[in-house]
Amino acid sequence: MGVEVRVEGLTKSFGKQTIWRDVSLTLPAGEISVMLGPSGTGKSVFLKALIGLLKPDEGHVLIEGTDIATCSERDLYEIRKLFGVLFQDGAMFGSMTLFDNVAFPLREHTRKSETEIREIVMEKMTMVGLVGAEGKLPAEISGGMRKRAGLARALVLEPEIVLFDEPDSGLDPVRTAFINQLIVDLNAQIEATFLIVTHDINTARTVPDNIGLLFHRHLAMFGPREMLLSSEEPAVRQFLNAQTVGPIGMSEEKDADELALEDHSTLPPLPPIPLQLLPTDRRPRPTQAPPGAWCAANGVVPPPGSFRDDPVTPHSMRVQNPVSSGGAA
Ligand SMILES: Nc1ncnc2c1ncn2[C@@H]1O[C@H](COP(=O)(O)OP(=O)(O)OP(=O)(O)O)[C@@H](O)[C@H]1O
Repeated sequence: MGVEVRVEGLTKSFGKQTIWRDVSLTLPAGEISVMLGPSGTGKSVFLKALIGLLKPDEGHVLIEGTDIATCSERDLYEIRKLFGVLFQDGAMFGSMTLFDNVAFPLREHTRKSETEIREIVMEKMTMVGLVGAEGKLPAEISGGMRKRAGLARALVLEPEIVLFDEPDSGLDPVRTAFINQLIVDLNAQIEATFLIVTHDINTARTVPDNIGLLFHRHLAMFGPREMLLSSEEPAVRQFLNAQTVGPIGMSEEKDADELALEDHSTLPPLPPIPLQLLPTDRRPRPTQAPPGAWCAANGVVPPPGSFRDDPVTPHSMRVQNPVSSGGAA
């Protein structure tokens, strides 16, 4: 059922450059969380700190009683077995077939026989829809297929936590929709804890249970999807609604003069909160709360038209084509 990841007061600098400070959040067991943030705000650095590839200057990353930030190399080696990581480009070995790439962690970290390895590799290739391509080299397949192969490899050691570094980077909207559906299906199947770093607003609005935003060297907000999608906090609102008006500038945050010049009366209203993407079999997600539950429990009125089921428009299209305003669910 996945494991909880608790991050407390995490701070990371490179020389004089502070990447982020005092980041605290909990990735709930078995849930999907998304981390957003303008380019260069340290999302990849955050993922690396979670698996102990980078040591933070301060703070803790607690997983099943082990603090990754301070534990011994031996404990780190053990705790890393809980993780599967999908790197941006799939991080395939170019000279190995997809089969050998996916089998690699099993050959490195287990004493399984080649017959057992074949069975596991083919099971994961089936999960990501790559049966038939196992003999191909990474250069012979598309970027989307490489990502799916990377995902198969991330799954072979039965991870409790899966980290995705921009699973949609370089993919067209259709391939992005497919990989998002695959992520939701896998989460329902293996019930591990997922953290996805992405720039794709549609992914952020429909895939996760929780959303975080790194901005201005700190964690601006982290919480249930509905909390962020109904937030009036300027940076959150600007980012999730892909607007130019707000504190996030072209290179980093805008200064006070730039902000004073902006006409905030032109800010468009918050778009409706879409329904969460469901697994392909349409069963509820393992940790799914009823649509609107967080808003109702917290006295927040969601934007008009939220949580409407529109059978004609696919889930992944609803953000761009919000249904006309009306009462909230
Ligand atoms: N090993 C390192 N040594 C020094 N600086 C680093 C190192 N790794 C990352 N950085 C710096 O940390 C900052 C954050 O980088 P990171 O790649 O985490 O950003 P990001 O939010 O993932 O960006 P993007 O969305 O563009 O992928 C950058 O300024 C980068 O140059």
